[in-house]
Amino acid sequence: MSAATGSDSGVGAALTPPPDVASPVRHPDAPAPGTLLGAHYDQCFGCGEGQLHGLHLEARAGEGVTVTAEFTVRPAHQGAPGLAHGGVLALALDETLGSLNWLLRVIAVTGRLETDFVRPVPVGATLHLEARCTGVAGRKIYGSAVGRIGGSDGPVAVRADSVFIEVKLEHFTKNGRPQEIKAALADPDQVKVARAFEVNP
Ligand SMILES: CCCCC/C=C\C/C=C\C/C=C\C/C=C\CCCC(=O)SCCNC(=O)CCNC(=O)[C@H](O)C(C)(C)COP(=O)(O)OP(=O)(O)OC[C@H]1O[C@@H](n2cnc3c(N)ncnc32)[C@H](O)[C@@H]1OP(=O)(O)O
Repeated sequence: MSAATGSDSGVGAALTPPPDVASPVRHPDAPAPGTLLGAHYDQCFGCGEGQLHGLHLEARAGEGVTVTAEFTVRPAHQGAPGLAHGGVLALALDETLGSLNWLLRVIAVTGRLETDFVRPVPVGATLHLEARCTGVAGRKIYGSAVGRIGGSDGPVAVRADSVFIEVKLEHFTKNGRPQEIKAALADPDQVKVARAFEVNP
């Protein structure tokens, strides 16, 4: 058992899909290409409207199992003077990759995220992100994402590979702080999101 992780689960697992990986399948009820996906949780630091300094990332469904997203770097997101913090950029990639859940109609959490920081991203710049699911193996969902600056065909500033792990709704209800879980379950909009994933809270 690793002291750093508390578990050996998945540690050292490659980000490259195994040979028996299946092609991702777009769920028949997935939002149509071009549809704005909206926040999965109002208090999410990546996409929630309720987080003052959050990224307010807006993701749209693409073709197949792909999404596009935009995020404009604000002064609250700095790591060095006038530049976005790397952790914030990793979050933008993570959130975009997580939005693939909407197209698969599966609830999954990030297990592993490997990020390349290719170019500095200044405050005021808009990061144009694109994520695609590259395969599914059991509960493991593989993905890749890039973020470009200066437009959706601009130079790559960041990129990432990820493995998300499918979980049940209980992952949140059992592990989350009770007061937020209670509030989420009492919020009809949140219940609607959970229903979209065909789970019954
Ligand atoms: C009321 C609340 C409502 C909530 C909302 C409802 C619906 C909305 C849901 C989704 C919304 C849509 C979009 C979401 C957008 C963005 C999301 C942001 C994503 C995040 O920001 S999320 C936070 C960070 N994230 C975590 O907080 C995870 C902490 N962690 C754990 O909770 C466990 O660690 C877990 C569950 C990951 C695994 O635990 P486990 O016991 O279930 O899994 P187990 O060990 O059985 O492994 C099964 C197979 O996965 C492989 N595997 C396991 N771990 C791996 C790893 N790390 N890397 C590579 N592979 C790994 C194994 O190797 C094995 O593979 P194999 O099958 O081949 O053996």
